[in-house]
Order: sequence, then structure tokens, then C-alpha cells
Amino acid sequence: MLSLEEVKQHLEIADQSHILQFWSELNDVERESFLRELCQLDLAGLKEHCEGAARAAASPPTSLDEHMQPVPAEYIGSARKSEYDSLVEWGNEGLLQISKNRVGILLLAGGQGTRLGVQYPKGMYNVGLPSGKTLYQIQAERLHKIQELADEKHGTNSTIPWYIMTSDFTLSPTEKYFKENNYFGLEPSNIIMFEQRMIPAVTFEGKVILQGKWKIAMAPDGNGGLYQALVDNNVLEDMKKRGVEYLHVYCVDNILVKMADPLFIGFCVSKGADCGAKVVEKAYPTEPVGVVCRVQGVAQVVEYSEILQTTAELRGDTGELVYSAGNICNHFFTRAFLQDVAENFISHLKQHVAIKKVPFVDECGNEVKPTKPNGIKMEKFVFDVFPFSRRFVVFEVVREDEFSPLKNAGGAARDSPSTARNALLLQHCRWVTAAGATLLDEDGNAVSNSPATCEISPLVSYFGEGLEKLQGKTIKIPFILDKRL
Ligand SMILES: CC(=O)N[C@H]1[C@@H](OP(=O)(O)O)O[C@H](CO)[C@@H](O)[C@@H]1O
Repeated sequence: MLSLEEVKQHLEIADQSHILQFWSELNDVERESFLRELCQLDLAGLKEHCEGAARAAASPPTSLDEHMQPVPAEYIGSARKSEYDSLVEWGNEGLLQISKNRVGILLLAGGQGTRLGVQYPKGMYNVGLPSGKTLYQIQAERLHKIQELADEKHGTNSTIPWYIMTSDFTLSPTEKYFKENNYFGLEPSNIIMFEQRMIPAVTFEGKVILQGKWKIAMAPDGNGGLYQALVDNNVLEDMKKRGVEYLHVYCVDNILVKMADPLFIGFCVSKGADCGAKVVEKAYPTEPVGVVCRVQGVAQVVEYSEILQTTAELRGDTGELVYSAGNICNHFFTRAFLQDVAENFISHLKQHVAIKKVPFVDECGNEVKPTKPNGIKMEKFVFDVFPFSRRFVVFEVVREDEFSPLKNAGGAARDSPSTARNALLLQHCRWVTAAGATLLDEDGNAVSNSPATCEISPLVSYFGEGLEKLQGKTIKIPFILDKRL
């Protein structure tokens, strides 16, 4: 650990001496804790970080819009439009890769859940399903199931390691939650949790914000902090040791996420891709999803916060949105590509500016909750490695089956606990109906097209398969299927 004097010198060079303004008022315990925190900062890079943040926030955002083009059709596969034989072939390829232990999944779970308004990790959220399952539990059970499907087909005993990127906010509660739930029956050594870095929030004048007299306002470095975290935590070595060649990266909040989706993985592998993204057709022009496109001929995502409304609203001859490929934060990477990024491109990753309300202490040491934005948080985005890909592909999937994110607190019109819950229940109603059963509501009327209390455990079915025995049955809701038929 550095001495106080050494830290002081670094702070002076970085023009950040105000960080120690309350030092004389601190007791020994506080001093030790603060010094330890300061030593963990990238002190050598602090000046550049602070000045860069202030510069970036002051300059008008560079618009990419005029250089955008849609991704050419030959790089797009579609769960909706591709031929049946191709879908079967890709699905089989994916299951084969899983059975050979070549597939891993990586969950981005370092976020603070600010919009959702919870103090705990988003994955622990219970959207109010009849089973009361949380997002983490649903995901763990899907993982069990997809391993089982691969094993049944290939007579193997496969493992899909589950890498979970957390942050200072989410690591300990996530660890505790998995432990308390006995890792949902998964082997703990195959669940690898690690932390992304945190970086200081900065004022518009380029000064690190003090959140307390001996506490800096820190924020995770965005989901694109993944690449640095892979290096910091030797994750790529772990993948190599296990023989994992393909990684499916996804974010925590999508209740319909198909982890290690064999179709997506099989499609990417068959196309020889090093990098791929799943998309859904945008629901409306201003939907808060990134647009997967090309910028000056290179694959990229233009985030919803950075696209001009006029571009988002552009329509083609037949009235369809020109930029309709909505990013659902489901990415495919080969290990070789990630290694290349780790070795050559981390420092080239773009920094995005987020202007936020950051609680701080004033000159007198009083804690203040700002009413208007006062701070800059710099973030990297996970998809900003797409431009470094040599073969990038896109896979379009059906929204109703694959995308219902939990972003907002209850009561919001969109992307809320109830929309997520209903999306899952509706999907399960469709599965039961497709299997040839009739669902009846409490009054004996057939249920169609409304979310009824019909929940099928992921341990029973992953895609809607395995429900053949329901054919011809009449089933009264509530219907909870949690054991194999
Ligand atoms: C940096 C990043 O990954 N942004 C993603 C991510 O948005 P958030 O609003 O950050 O959750 O998830 C969206 C899908 O839910 C996707 O459309 C968007 O591009």
C-alpha cells in the first residue's frame, strides 16, 4: 500500500488534492479505510480520466448518424425467416458444441438497478410469477435444462460454465444469494463470479466527487468494463483451461433470455463468425434499444441515447424502419476474438458520457442529494468491440419468445415487473396451446392471447419442447408445471 505522502503527491499531480480536504477530521479507522480506497484507484491515470471526462461532457456528442447503414442481409440469419432445414442444422450444431463443453455463458450483472429502484442486484428480483422465482433462478434452471438437452442428444455429461460479472455493488449479495440457494443445484465450481472495475464520478470541472468525507463517488465502468475485467480476473485463461471456445454474453434483465441458445450459437459457429449479436425488430422508433448497424462500413451498435430521432424514425419504401435491428444485449464471441480484444483493443474502447445526479458532500462536509445532474460517469459499452470483429453476424429472433427486459419499477407502461411477468406467462400459454391442450379460465372459458396463470418450469421445458403429453388435454388455470411429464 502507498503511504499518505505518496498518495498526496499523486493527487497533486492529478490536480485532485481536494479529495483529502477532510483528512484532519478523520479518525484512524476512517483514515486507514480511505487510504486503502485511494490506493485502489488508478492514480497514474487519474488526471487523464478527470480531464477527459470534463472535456467529453463539454463537447457536443459526435453524431454517427450520417455514416450509418443497415447491416447487409447476407450477414443476417433469422429465427423467423430462415428455412426450416437451416434452423434445424444450426440448433444441432449448437447442441453439439455444448455437448463438447465448448460453450460458456457470461452474465453482465454489475449494474445498480437505478431505474428499477432496488438496492439489491437485479437478478434477485422477483417479478411476481406464481412460483416466485427470481431472474437468477430462472436462468439457473434454463442452464440445467439446456445441458440436459445436449446430453440427451449426445449421451454426454456436459458443463456450461457460468461466468458472472458483478461489481462492488453486486458481488457480495450475489455470492450470498447463490450460496443460500445452494447454487440452484449447479456445481459451484462452474459458477465463476468476478468483479468489474469501478471508476470515480467527476464534476463538470473535472474534479473527483466526494460522496462522504472519506468516500469517493465511484461507479462501475459500464458493461464494456467486461474486457478489462476478463484480463484482471484471468477469465480467458479459465475458459482455455476448460476448453471453452464460444461465449454467449447476456445482460441480467431479460426474463426471456435463452442462455447458451443452441440456435444462435450454431448459427454463429456455422457462419465462421468471431462475433455476433441477437436482435429483435424494434417495436417503435424511439424504443430504448441500441441499433445494430454499420458505421462507415463497420459493424457497430448506435445506442438509443446517441441516435438522432430523425434517424431512428427513417422508413424505407414499404414503410418499415430502416434501422429496425434492436440490440437485445445477447452477444456471441469466440475465445480467440476476446483474446485479441484483450491484447490489442482494450485501450481503444470508446468512452461514453453519462450525466447523472451524484450525491456529494459540500465544503462544510454536509451530505447533499442534488436535484439536478451534477456529475459525469464515464462508461464503456459491451458492444463497442464489434468494430474489431473480422466476421460479424446478426441473428434476428422473435420478440415474444426472447425479449422482455426488466428496466423500470412497477407502474411503468413498459419494461416493468408486470410486463416481464406477463411476457413469460403468455409464452407458456402459447407453449401449452401449441402442444395441443386447451387452457380454461376460472369460469370455464378458453384462454387465448391473455397472460393466464400458466407457468412451466425451465427444468421442464426450454423452448416449449417436452410437452407432448398435454395433447388433447383440457387444463384449468392456475396451471403450474414443475415436474417433467
Ligand atoms: C450499453 C448496452 O449494452 N446497452 C444495451 C442495454 O441497455 P441498458 O439501457 O443499458 O440496459 O440493453 C438494451 C436491451 O435491453 C440494449 O438495447 C442496449 O443497447
